[in-house]
Amino acid sequence: MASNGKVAMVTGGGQGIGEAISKRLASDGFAVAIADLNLDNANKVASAIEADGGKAVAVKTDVSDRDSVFAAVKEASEKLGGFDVIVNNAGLGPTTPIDTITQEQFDTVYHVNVGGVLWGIQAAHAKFKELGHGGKIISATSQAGVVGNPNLALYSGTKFAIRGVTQVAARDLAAEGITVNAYAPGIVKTPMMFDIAHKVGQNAGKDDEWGMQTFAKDITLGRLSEPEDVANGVAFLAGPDSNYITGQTLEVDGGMQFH
Ligand SMILES: NC(=O)C1=CN([C@@H]2O[C@H](COP(=O)(O)OP(=O)(O)OC[C@H]3O[C@@H](n4cnc5c(N)ncnc54)[C@H](O)[C@@H]3O)[C@@H](O)[C@H]2O)C=CC1
Ligand SMILES: CC(=O)C(C)=O
Repeated sequence: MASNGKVAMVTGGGQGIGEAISKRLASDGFAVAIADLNLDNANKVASAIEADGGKAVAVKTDVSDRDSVFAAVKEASEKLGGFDVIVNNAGLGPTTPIDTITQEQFDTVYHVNVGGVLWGIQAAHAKFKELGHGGKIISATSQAGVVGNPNLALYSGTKFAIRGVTQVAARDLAAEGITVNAYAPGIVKTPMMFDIAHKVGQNAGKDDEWGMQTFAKDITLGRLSEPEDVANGVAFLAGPDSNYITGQTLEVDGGMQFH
């Protein structure tokens, strides 16, 4: 893999969509820091990238903790020799019918999903300033952050919030050569989505596959998303072809919003 001289950090890079993004950015020439709460998984992804000829490090990070995110950015830039792109991908997606949401769930999910993006923006901005250049900030929202999804009240709220924070940060940081965008996956075959589908299936007395296909029926392109479909969109947002795009949400959902 030929280096492009740039460094990217992907939160939640240890599995699912984040794993696919980490591997795709590495194949595009980025040195990649895989920042995840699960260090074992992050190490596995980093090792796979290195075995393929790329450059990667695993960094244990809790995105809900501001200090942890700042420490991860510091470690990534020191070990990989720079810092150009952050992908705030880590998120939690519990199924929460509106009347069942607890105080504890609210605190956890907002701290990880919204806090994680906010701390990622702050830490990347501070590092870009220190290094004296701009950069790219990219965050995971969701199809459920564009249109409200049944039984995902808590999750949907956080994903709408991420689009709001993205639009504000794009305006606040533009003068420093920083672009800020989001990506909205649809129904992606990852552990998070199988967990959601399992509950949908159980509630209807059916199996996980039925739950997954229930979500899939609204996909214009007629198939569920692979994590790599989302990684392709993020690669565009991380690369030079998106230099004149900021404050946007790229919907990588097979056409769910206009169905
Ligand atoms: N799977 C799907 O269909 C969709 C997913 N998304 C979003 O894409 C992103 C990735 O989703 P998936 O790959 O499906 O999730 P996943 O649950 O399969 O993987 C999430 C990763 O984030 C890590 N993580 C969780 N909490 C963390 C924390 N506090 N600090 C650091 N790392 C943490 C986990 O260890 C795991 O490696 C999430 O933000 C999710 O909301 C959006 C739309 C659809
Ligand atoms: C997990 C997710 O983002 C959904 C179902 O839209």
